[in-house]
Amino acid sequence: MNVILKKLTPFVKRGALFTKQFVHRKPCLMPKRWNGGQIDSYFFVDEERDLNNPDYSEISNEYLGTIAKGHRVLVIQPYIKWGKDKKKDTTRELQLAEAVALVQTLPYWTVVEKLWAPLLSLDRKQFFGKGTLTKIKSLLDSQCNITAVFISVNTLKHEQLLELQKIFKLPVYDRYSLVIHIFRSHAKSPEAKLQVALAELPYIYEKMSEINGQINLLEKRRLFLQSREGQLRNALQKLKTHRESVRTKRKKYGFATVAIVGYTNAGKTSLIKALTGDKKLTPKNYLFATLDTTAHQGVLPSTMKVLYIDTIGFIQDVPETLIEPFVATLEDAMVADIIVHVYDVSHPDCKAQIEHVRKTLKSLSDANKPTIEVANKCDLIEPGNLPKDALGISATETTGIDILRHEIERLILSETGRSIMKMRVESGSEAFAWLYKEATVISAEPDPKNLQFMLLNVIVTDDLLHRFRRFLKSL
Ligand SMILES: Nc1nc2c(ncn2[C@@H]2O[C@H](COP(=O)(O)OP(=O)(O)OP(=O)(O)O)[C@@H](O)[C@H]2O)c(=O)[nH]1
Ligand SMILES: [Mg+2]
Repeated sequence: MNVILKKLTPFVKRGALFTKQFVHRKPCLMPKRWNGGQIDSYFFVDEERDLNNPDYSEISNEYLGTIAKGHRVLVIQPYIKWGKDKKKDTTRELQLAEAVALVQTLPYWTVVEKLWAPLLSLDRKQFFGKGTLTKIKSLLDSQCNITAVFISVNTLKHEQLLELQKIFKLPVYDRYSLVIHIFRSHAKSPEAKLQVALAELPYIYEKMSEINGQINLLEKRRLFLQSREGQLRNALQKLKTHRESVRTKRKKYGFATVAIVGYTNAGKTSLIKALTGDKKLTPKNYLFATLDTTAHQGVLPSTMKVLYIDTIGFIQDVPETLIEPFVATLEDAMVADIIVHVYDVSHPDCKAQIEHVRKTLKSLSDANKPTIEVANKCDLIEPGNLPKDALGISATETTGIDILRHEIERLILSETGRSIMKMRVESGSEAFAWLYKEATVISAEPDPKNLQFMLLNVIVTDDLLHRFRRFLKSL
């Protein structure tokens, strides 16, 4: 993933913010059922029709499988016993636990059985060795209520997928196809839906490229998919251009921004809820609950307003092409003034998750973006185990939230060249009106020595002070 992200860095840096306040709705262009997301945007009917194209559904059902109305699943976590492909920073138990959590994220999918399967290589036609295949088959025979098999590996080759489906007589999913189904069921905004639609294509292209024969059909399909990809990219570009204009407006209003990033399910949305008190936010206990980048207004201790940006969570072991379309939404994180990296301190795989997020963030931005590390879910660990190098909080119990707000404010002030300045101006004067219009006045009280004057606490930047002096000279 990091290689792809590096390639995309210049694109990411151009960045844009997509905030609720400043987007002009065009309700006449947006069918009602698109209107449920938290993030406002505009979307054209044509693009919706393209997304739900029946010709595409036929192709995607063939290669990605369908979500059906639920499945009872056998989860298999393959593991390489030795050699360079053996995973070092996690354990097979933790990998299997994450695979189970992925399946349980889909509505009406339940895990009936789970097992590890040793592998020597990922390239065998039947993927598993003979002994393992026999074991799986006898398990499927004895547990006849299993309706699908999930093999927790990045992607299976098309040949392997067909072979295993033939042997098991059941639909088989790999991590790519499963995560696509999760994305599809969680995507709410038009932008997220377009990104998911785009993320599906590399998987289908790859599968098609592995098929021999049927040249005419494959060529026809390839052309169709290429044209679909072009349409999706155009539609996304329209949204991006719009987001850029939104970002310009945000700059004009001078809000500082804080991106909340972290591993999926770490508690990012819960933290924003705690920081803003926004009751409409509904954190959910499943992976990839948030796919849309949304901005939420909060207030810091000095009464300075700030925008918190919620982002898609990171996850290990998914192919780069799956995440690539979502990198655009991380643009918002990269242009924020500071980053809050939140992790689930109670998770057994916490260390590997932290490292994965840090590595990904590093590849997204060259400069070292000022970052606050936050250890969430402290209510679930023993007080003696609190980390020393991060701020311990509980987003759901709102412990440590006030300290975090102070820390965010301190970092924003130092990183953005803002400072809080006390000013004495005549009440109702032009200077008084100018400050209220152009700057952020965080408190005001009459001067006890002369009640005609006010003492204002104002958030200023060098630029603002310069403009204020020029204004005073012009009076
Ligand atoms: N006990 C406890 N649970 C928490 C805390 N913070 C979040 N949770 C729970 O963790 C689950 C995930 O929370 P979210 O806020 O949705 O996590 P997220 O990082 O936004 O997840 P994605 O959007 O899926 O990447 C929810 O069930 C929350 O209630 C906490 O401090 N303590
Ligand atoms: Mg979330």
